Amino acid sequence: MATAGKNLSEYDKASIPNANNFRFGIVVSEWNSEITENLFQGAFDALIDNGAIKENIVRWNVPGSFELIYGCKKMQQSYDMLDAIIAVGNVIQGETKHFDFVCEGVTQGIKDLNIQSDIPVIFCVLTDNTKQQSIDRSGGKHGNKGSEAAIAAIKMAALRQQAKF
Ligand SMILES: Nc1c(NC[C@H](O)[C@H](O)[C@H](O)CO)[nH]c(=O)[nH]c1=O
Ligand SMILES: CC(=O)[C@@H](O)COP(=O)(O)O
Repeated sequence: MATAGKNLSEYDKASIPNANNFRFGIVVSEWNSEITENLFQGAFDALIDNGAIKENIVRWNVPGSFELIYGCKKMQQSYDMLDAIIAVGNVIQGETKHFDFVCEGVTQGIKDLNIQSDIPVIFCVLTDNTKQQSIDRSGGKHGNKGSEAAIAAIKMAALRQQAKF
């Protein structure tokens, strides 16, 4: 189902583990900050709404979405007690193919981090044709991708915890 058919902010709390024992990292791209700040807030609020403690959430900023790869890698290395990391970015199509290379690079880089490290990295990167599409998915008519990413982070943290035993 496309995003247009659902609200990214809606979730069933009864189906989500309590996050009170989990520690989260959030790496935020500064490119298109009017969008990424809304994505961050959506993620932060959803984590808190599901029991996370604000002192257990650490935030780093990076210049652009391509730097999310390095930022998340260093966060994995610096905070090995984290249960999940959320990579927050917004890439908007411009005049050239740069959009394609940034999106592909970030996608592959974050995929690699999930393979190479035991700390899951959640892909909260909007890759949109227009700014309006980004607005619609960062607290607009389609909800907030940050909320969706937070729920994924909680579920992956719980899966990782269960897998340890
Ligand atoms: N055009 C966008 C970028 N471009 C910048 C790259 O992410 C990167 O910071 C630069 O190439 C230096 O390595 N980044 C976004 O996050 N969003 C864009 O729309
Ligand atoms: C995704 C980008 O890097 C893009 O916004 C840059 O714009 P342009 O392709 O016009 O240089």
